[in-house]
Amino acid sequence: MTLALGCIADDYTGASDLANTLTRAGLRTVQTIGVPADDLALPEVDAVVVSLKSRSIEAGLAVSRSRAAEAWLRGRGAGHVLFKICSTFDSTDAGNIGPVMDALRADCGEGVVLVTPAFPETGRTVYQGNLFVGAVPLNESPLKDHPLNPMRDSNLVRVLARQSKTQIGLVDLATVTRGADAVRARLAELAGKGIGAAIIDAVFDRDLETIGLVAAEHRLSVGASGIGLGLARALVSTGKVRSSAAGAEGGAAVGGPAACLAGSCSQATLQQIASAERVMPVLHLDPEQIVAGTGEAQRALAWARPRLADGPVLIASSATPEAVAAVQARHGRDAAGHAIEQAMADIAEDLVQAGVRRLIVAGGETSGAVVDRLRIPGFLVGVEIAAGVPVLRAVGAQAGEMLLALKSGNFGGPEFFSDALRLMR
Ligand SMILES: Nc1ncnc2c1ncn2[C@@H]1O[C@H](COP(=O)(O)OP(=O)(O)O)[C@@H](O)[C@H]1O
Ligand SMILES: O=C(O)[C@@H](O)C(=O)COP(=O)(O)O
Repeated sequence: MTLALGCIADDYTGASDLANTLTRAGLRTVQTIGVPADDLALPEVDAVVVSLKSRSIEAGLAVSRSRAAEAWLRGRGAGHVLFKICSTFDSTDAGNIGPVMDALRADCGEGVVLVTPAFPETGRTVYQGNLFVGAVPLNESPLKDHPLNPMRDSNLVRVLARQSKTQIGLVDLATVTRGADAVRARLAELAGKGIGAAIIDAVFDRDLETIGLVAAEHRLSVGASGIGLGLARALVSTGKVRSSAAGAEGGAAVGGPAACLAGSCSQATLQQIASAERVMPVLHLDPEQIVAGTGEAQRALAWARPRLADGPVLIASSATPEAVAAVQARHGRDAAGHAIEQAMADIAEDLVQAGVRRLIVAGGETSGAVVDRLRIPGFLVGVEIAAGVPVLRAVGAQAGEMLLALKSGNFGGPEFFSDALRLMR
């Protein structure tokens, strides 16, 4: 297998979002959980997305795991590696976007790394280095209240400069609009000033196509699904990859009971849970009981088991920003988040033992904890449920045939859970 594109994603939902984008753009793509073991049977593919759970861990660990993934991808022929980050640039001043980018840049000898979280299909655009989420700047969007990485500065040149050892430049929209040669000239100018990375503006997919053409000539880029789209289209248009039909693997039904788990506290997920209350039984977990370790996961399973035969159920820890802040004030941000993620993993494990083979998980960190616990080594990409969220078919799972959907907190329409269940048969 010689890869046309290697990708390292800093969380599992982000990885499935990118794998979905690459697949729809014609690249045969597989999503692996961590660096694949030698005995994992992978199909012949154009791109591999190695999923890490490295967004919110200590920066040194994120760097070492990303480096190992990069070495594996380069070893399979990947000339270009995309480090997939969140389209809302989820990170803190400690990292992990800057430290990982710096390390990968040093490893591959890149000059100026192109960086953009733009993903216009989901309303993420970048102008003059400022990230917009829909109509508002990042720092006015619901991301300002994210439980783990509240985003309070929309100027990404500033945000990345606080995390990186290199100077950060800007390639503005006027330059991108003039085309690939103008971008190349701007990068040469930045390189001449000793700048090692540049936020590049993008508002429309055509901007990302220009960016993809230039990025594909480099060894490394950093961004969300939008730059993935640009790279994939560049690989196809330059004849490096022959376009394949998308998502054939979504086909065969697995049947069996279905369940949904929500650990995301994003506005979109809260709305989706409210809609689900009208069509399926919903259990709201008590975070205090989880943190206290008083058997909340067992209580959830006792609630779910007798209901599974009648149709899907939803179990949620999700809460409003005020309620999340109160739990965090009492127990600490990381301790609360970790305890709730592990409770979700306990519940997922028990649900699968109870026969669940179709599982929808809302939240990136939550999905990471669940997929790790289920020991699923990889996924094939099926049909698209909503922008950035495909049906995933587990490869090599201990439980056998399984369909999953890993939903980024902010993605999907109000009826997401019903939409997903309709496509996961
Ligand atoms: N009620 C709650 N109180 C505090 N933290 C919570 C609560 N419910 C979930 N969390 C934590 O919030 C974080 C949500 O992150 P994540 O799953 O990545 O969602 P998103 O995709 O929206 O970022 C997780 O660490 C989760 O355990
Ligand atoms: O790029 C995106 O927005 C997503 O792919 C993603 O990474 C979202 O992360 P979570 O909201 O933590 O799932």
